[in-house]
Amino acid sequence: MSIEVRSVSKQFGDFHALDDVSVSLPTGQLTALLGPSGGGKSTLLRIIAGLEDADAGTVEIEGRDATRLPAQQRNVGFVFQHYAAFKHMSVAKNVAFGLEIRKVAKEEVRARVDELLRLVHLEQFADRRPSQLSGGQRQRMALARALAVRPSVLLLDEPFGALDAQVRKELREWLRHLHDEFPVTTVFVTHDQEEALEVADEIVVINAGRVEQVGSPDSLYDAPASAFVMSFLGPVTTLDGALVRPHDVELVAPGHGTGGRVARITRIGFEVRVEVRTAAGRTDLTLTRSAARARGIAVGEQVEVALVAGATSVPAPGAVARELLPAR
Ligand SMILES: Nc1ncnc2c1ncn2[C@@H]1O[C@H](COP(=O)(O)OP(=O)(O)OP(=O)(O)O)[C@@H](O)[C@H]1O
Repeated sequence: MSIEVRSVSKQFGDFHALDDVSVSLPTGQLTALLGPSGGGKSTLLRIIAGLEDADAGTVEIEGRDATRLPAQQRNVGFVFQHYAAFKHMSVAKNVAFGLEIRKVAKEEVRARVDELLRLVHLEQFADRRPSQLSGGQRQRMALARALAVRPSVLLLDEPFGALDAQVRKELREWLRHLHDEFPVTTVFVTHDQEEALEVADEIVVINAGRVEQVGSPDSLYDAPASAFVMSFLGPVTTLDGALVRPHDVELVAPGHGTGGRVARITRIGFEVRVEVRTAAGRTDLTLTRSAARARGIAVGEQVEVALVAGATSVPAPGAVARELLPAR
C-alpha cells in the first residue's frame, strides 16, 4: 500500500470535519475522493499532504509513518484548483523551479523539463508566460511542475474545478491517459460524480466527515451501499418503496407492474423523461426518443411501470417510516 490513512479525525472548533476515517490507497492507483461540498474531502487531502495536522490517527506514505513529517519531507506533489504560477517566469522555468531549488544539474533539468512538457502537450509553449496560456493549459503546466520532482504521491484538489465543462471533459480524459502512461499514485478530490466514474480506478465516497463506501466505479454503480451513494452517483427515483434509477424503470403490459397516470413528459436531447403518478407517489422513467415515438405515450394515459431485470435498487429513505403509518 502506498498511502494508509488510519482512524484519522479532525475537528475545527466543535465541528467534526473528519470522523474516524480509514482508507488504503495502493501504489500506482488513481483514486477519487468524491462527495458533496463540505464533506471533508479537501481536509483529508491536506492531512495526507501534511498541510494540516490530524487530531487523531496516522498517515503512512510508502511504508513510512508520515503523521509528524512536515509537508516538504513527504515527497508529495500538490495541485490546487487555482494554481499560483510564477507570473514573471516562462512555462519551462515554472516547471523547472522545483528542480532548480534542489540544485539538480542544468543538463538534467533541461532534459526533464522537455520530457514533462511533451507529456502534458505543452512543448510548443515552453517560452510563453503563464498569462499567455488558457486555463486548461495552465492546469497542465501545474501538473508538470508537480511531477517534475518525481513525487511518490500526487494530490490534486479539484484540479479542473475552475474550468468550463468542455475543457474539464478534455482534461479528465487527458489525466486518465497521463496516468496510464505515468502511473504515479494519485488522489484527486472532486464533487463531480461523472468525473470520478470516468477517471478513477477506485472511488472513496465521503460525506459528513465519514467514508460512505470505497470501491471501483463499477462496483459503486452496481452495488451502492446506501441511498446516499446511489443518489450521489446519478439521477434516482422511487418505485414501490425502493430507490431506483429512471433508466431501470420500464413501461409494461397491463397486469405486470404498478399502475399510474402519466403526469408529464419532457424531451431533452435523445432522452424522454416520463413522470408517472402512482398511488405510492411519483416514479420517473427515461426512454430513448425513438422508443417513446415507437410506443406513443401521452400525458394523462394510464400505464403500468416495473423494474427491468437486473436493476439496482436500495431501500428508499423514509420508505419504512411511510409504510408504518396507518393507511388512510
Ligand atoms: N481551517 C478551517 N477552519 C474551520 N473550518 C474548516 C476549516 N477547513 C475546513 N473547515 C470546515 O470543514 C468542513 C470540511 O471542509 P472540506 O474543505 O474538507 O470539505 P470538502 O469536502 O473538500 O468540500 P468542498 O468540495 O466544498 O471543498 C467544512 O464544513 C469546512 O467549512
